[in-house]
Amino acid sequence: MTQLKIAVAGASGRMGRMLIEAIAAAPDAVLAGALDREGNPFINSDAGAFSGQLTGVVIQSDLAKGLADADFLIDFTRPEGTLHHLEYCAAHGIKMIIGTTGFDDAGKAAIRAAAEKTAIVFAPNMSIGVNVTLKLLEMAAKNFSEGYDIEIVEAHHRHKVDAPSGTALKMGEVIADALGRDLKECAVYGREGVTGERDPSTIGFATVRGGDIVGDHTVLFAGIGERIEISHKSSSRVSYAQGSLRAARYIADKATGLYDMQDVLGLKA
Ligand SMILES: NC(=O)C1=CN([C@@H]2O[C@H](COP(=O)(O)OP(=O)(O)OC[C@H]3O[C@@H](n4cnc5c(N)ncnc54)[C@H](OP(=O)(O)O)[C@@H]3O)[C@@H](O)[C@H]2O)C=CC1
Ligand SMILES: O=C(O)C1=N[C@H](C(=O)O)C[C@H](O)C1
Repeated sequence: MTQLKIAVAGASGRMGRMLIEAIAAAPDAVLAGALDREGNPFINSDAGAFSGQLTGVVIQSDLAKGLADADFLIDFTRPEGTLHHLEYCAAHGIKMIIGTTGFDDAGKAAIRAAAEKTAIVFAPNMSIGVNVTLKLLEMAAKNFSEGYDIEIVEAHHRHKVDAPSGTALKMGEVIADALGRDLKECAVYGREGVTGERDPSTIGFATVRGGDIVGDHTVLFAGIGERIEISHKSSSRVSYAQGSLRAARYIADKATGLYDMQDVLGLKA
């Protein structure tokens, strides 16, 4: 069996550690590199030290060293980190699986441009559950287009730095597309003071941050006499790590192109 040679960026982070364990357990993958930024206290440590299972791969800040043996980079860091890695990967034909959230339009355009040089899977949520939920939302939105107010509520751990979550924004985009609306024009991010009555064409977002919540998302379609709630709750980051490995397998035979988890899971039909 050909092994997928995968490097992990943000190797000491919450997702980085989970990915390193998932790669160690996968029969068709091998950890081929580990990156963290300069100044990170874990540079030069073994990438598996967190789990007590040494990998023989040392966490590096130098991209040339950290990516020398890798065909794939799985990146769950921050937009500025991912964009730095992206440039190197595009130039060296290293395929990327990008889970980082919080990109602005320019960042997303840079990812699209890099996908002309290497294959990339870019998705704000790699779990199968969330991606199937996106399909349910598309169907629900088409049926609740009149008379139902749409609100998206997300909750995450206290360390999360971006809001709303990338998943909540994706849910908003999917719903807005299904309704023929533009999310940029109809999104309302939080409310305070005398807001006036709710505009029925809006999609509202609310954010909760606290403790160790892995990631909860609920979309509310609130009508008269009834309301429908579609929820997804993550209880472990393992589903994001397993989804990322599926994404790597999906682009293993692709030289270029931008894909998302709907492509990987065959949900686009
Ligand atoms: N798509 C999906 O399925 C999921 C996406 N995410 C997203 O992944 C990202 C990471 O989440 P999480 O693991 O919880 O975060 P953590 O803060 O735990 O880990 C981030 C890692 O990236 C490193 N890092 C931060 N900034 C840079 C930079 N500029 N250059 C290189 N490395 C950097 C950090 O190093 P240091 O400690 O030195 O700052 C750390 O090792 C977030 O954007 C999150 O929203 C999370 C879960 C699932
Ligand atoms: O930061 C996190 O933890 C998560 N981030 C992603 C997001 O912003 O949607 C995915 C998941 O919800 C966990």
